[in-house]
Amino acid sequence: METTDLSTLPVPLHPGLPMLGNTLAFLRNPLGTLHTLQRQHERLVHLRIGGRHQYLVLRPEDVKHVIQENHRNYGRSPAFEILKIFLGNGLLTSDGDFWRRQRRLAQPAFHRQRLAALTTTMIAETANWIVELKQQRSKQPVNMSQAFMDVTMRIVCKTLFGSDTTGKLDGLSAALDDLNYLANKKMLSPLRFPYSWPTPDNVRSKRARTQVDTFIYGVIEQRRQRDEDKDDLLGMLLSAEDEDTGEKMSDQQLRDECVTIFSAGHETTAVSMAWTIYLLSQHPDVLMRLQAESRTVLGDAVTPSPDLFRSLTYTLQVVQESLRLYPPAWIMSRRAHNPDSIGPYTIPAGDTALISPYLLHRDPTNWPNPDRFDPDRFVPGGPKDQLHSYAYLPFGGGPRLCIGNQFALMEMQILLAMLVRSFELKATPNQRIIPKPLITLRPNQSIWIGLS
Ligand code: HEM
Repeated sequence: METTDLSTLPVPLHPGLPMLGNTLAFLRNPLGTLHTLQRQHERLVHLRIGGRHQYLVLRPEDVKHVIQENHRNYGRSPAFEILKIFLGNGLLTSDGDFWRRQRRLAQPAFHRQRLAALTTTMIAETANWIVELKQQRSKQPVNMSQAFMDVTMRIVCKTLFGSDTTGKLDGLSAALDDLNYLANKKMLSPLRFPYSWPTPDNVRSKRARTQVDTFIYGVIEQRRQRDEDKDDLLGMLLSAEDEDTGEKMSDQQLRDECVTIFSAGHETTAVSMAWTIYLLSQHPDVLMRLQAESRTVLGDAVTPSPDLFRSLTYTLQVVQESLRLYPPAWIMSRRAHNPDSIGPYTIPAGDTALISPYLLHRDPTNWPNPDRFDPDRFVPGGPKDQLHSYAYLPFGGGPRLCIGNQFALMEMQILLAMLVRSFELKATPNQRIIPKPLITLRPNQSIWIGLS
């Protein structure tokens, strides 16, 4: 009797154009193309994008296999090489043993107990921001996309560098913003001039880089000279020590991790907040429940005690549901070092596995009425808890799970609860907002909201 080697079944190939494969479909309408792939394929689909073979993984259990169970077989995809020019060799861009060591060193800075100190900074910065919003308050709607970019920028700078930003925050923010913007632009552009060429963007990004580096190296030097031990993220990274070797991070590594934390943590959180406030403006019933919770739990104190935020259960559900519908990291990629079996199929060595949190979060087999905004999906013990753990992964999973996930959830709860406690929100009529998938999943235009 003949036997079939199941692991050699060809992965279904999605039809595309000669030479270009599926590149144009992805460039023109990435989210629509993802939905089509989900409707037409079951487990794995072979795509040809940008001259590369890429395999979209559709089932949560297979996603778990790629990013957790067999994670050692996968590395960063080539796109991360571009980010390295700007971020250096930090947690986001590095791989292998170097990444493992850095992750071990950085992890304690994000532990729950350490988060408490950072939470105090988040609350204080949010309180200042609310005062400013109140001063600006007029009959005109406020550009909340910009407002969230501003406040998350201040929060990330203050939690990283603490009081060392005093008097320097504006210049540092502008330089970091420039560096991040130009890195993203280069990642998305089909036309990439070498970094050594003096194009206007290259000149601008080098200037921003010099400014950022001068600031960070200056703070590191000062802290080392004075033997200062501070409670901010940089302080925690400075004192981090390898358990086995006693080694600490070099100045260069510290710089790379600071810029990485800024880049990975700033825009993702700001964009998620913009989506959340947009969803609330469209769902007054949810907004009312949220306001009731924040007013009851937080009371009137200008800077509520950090412990109170842990009782904001409905606020957390709203944040989780918003991250389900609009996960900023809408697609992730991994490059296979060796061939990998996924059920009866094989992902060949050197090719890329694609994972789309956006698609997994809207899979109708797991999420009834997937496009509906319903925070009760996340009620403890409710529908979400019955699903496969990889059916919901706004922060990724496995060993490369977002290191800032607790930080981000806490920051979003603080911003949201303190905002809705202080204002009535009014949607701007006829704003048709749709997702625009760039490096993060942004709203296609700024979200304007009336605050009264
Ligand atoms: C809503 C906000 C955020 C979202 C949705 C998000 C999402 C993610 C995702 C999906 C990954 C994994 C990428 C992959 O596996 O390829 C990741 C990694 C990472 N995130 Fe976040 N993130 C957020 C906020 C933050 C914050 C606030 C920080 C820091 C304060 C941060 C720092 C990082 C770092 C350093 C990594 C790389 C970790 C590693 O590979 O070891 N993120 N993030």
